[in-house]
Amino acid sequence: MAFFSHQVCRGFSSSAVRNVVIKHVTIIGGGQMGAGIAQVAASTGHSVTLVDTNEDILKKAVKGIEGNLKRVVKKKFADKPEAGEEFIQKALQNVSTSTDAGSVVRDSDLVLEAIVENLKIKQDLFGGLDKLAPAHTIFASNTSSLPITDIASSTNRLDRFGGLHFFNPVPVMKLVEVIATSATSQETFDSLLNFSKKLGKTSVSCKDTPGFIVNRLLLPYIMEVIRMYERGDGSKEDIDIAMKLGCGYPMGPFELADYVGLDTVKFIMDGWSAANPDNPVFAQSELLTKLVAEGKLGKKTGEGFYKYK
Ligand SMILES: CCCCCCCCCCCCCC(=O)CC(=O)SCCNC(=O)CCNC(=O)[C@H](O)C(C)(C)COP(=O)(O)OP(=O)(O)OC[C@H]1O[C@@H](n2cnc3c(N)ncnc32)[C@H](O)[C@@H]1OP(=O)(O)O
Ligand SMILES: NC(=O)C1=CN([C@@H]2O[C@H](COP(=O)(O)OP(=O)(O)OC[C@H]3O[C@@H](n4cnc5c(N)ncnc54)[C@H](O)[C@@H]3O)[C@@H](O)[C@H]2O)C=CC1
Repeated sequence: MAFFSHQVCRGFSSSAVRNVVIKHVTIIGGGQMGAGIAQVAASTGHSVTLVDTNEDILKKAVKGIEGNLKRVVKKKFADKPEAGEEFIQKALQNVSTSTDAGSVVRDSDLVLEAIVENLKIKQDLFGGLDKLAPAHTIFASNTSSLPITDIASSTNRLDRFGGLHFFNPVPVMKLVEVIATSATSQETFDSLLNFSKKLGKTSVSCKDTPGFIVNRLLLPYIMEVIRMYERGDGSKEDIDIAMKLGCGYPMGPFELADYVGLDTVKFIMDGWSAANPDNPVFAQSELLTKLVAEGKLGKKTGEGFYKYK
């Protein structure tokens, strides 16, 4: 079954290709994923520049990072509060912010994008940065569902472009999917694997296939959940309880959707249904469309399927 049309990419060799040791990272998008990745990268000794469209978002992101570092320290340095405080300060010193990606990528070994799940916006971003970043700089996307090949096609560094797919919440979830397109060089792939290891994550190698590993399996489950609810076969509360207590999942599907963000869930589902218009498994959800149109995007806006204080 074809989920997305994948562009076939021709690799090109570049004199810049080598094994890059990633020290300085530019992370574009200071939302829940970008801020989480910045937190983990900074606390593992990387120098991080976090980029977003305005100062208010960046201030909120840094405040969130500080709060989440405190949660980490509470556990990791339970008996050593001074060492814990030092850990927080060191990590925060490793983070700087900017609203001008073009000016900061010049010093980056890795530019990792975690902006809105929209192919055109991601392509525009990388297409512009490709002209400004040094030759050795690796580009990577944290996309949940878009083909890395299609995002990379806006650049001239197909060999130095891969996927790094983190899981939410980044400081807690141990997995990173490392994605190679048919054009990603072995050196780039190895650099991304090494970087994931330095972050303390376990990585799995993925091909650039729809949904990689986790979301390819998660999405059909989610699609069926929506239809079950829309048919009235179970309340959202009962479905959530059933999946938590029946399968041992930490969150039920509706809680998870609110946590991920309903706008992101909708972007993903739109992509899957557009690529599979005749397959009822991927049909659009009226309920999801309505909630997103009303600005009820989940936990981040205070209301989604559930209300948050
Ligand atoms: C109509 C239905 C539609 C459904 C759609 C569903 C959407 C799916 C589409 C996929 C979209 C794309 C997403 C993607 O690409 C990939 C993903 O990321 S999928 C999501 C993966 N994540 C999960 O599945 C999360 C599952 N949940 C959990 O693991 C836990 O519930 C969670 C850790 C989030 C919270 O745990 P809980 O016990 O409930 O709460 P606590 O607050 O006590 O936290 C526990 C523990 O963890 C620490 N902690 C939590 N958050 C952070 C943080 N941000 N930073 C640091 N530390 C954190 C907290 O301090 C606690 O530590 P203790 O020492 O145990 O006190
Ligand atoms: N939410 C989740 O659970 C997961 C999301 N992802 C992926 O990560 C990416 C980001 O998702 P979230 O962090 O949840 O989204 P979010 O909505 O929390 O954050 C996105 C951020 O990007 C910023 N942004 C948008 N366009 C920009 C641009 N051109 N330049 C700079 N900043 C820009 C926005 O202002 C916002 O702060 C998406 O591709 C998503 O599919 C991947 C794994 C899990």
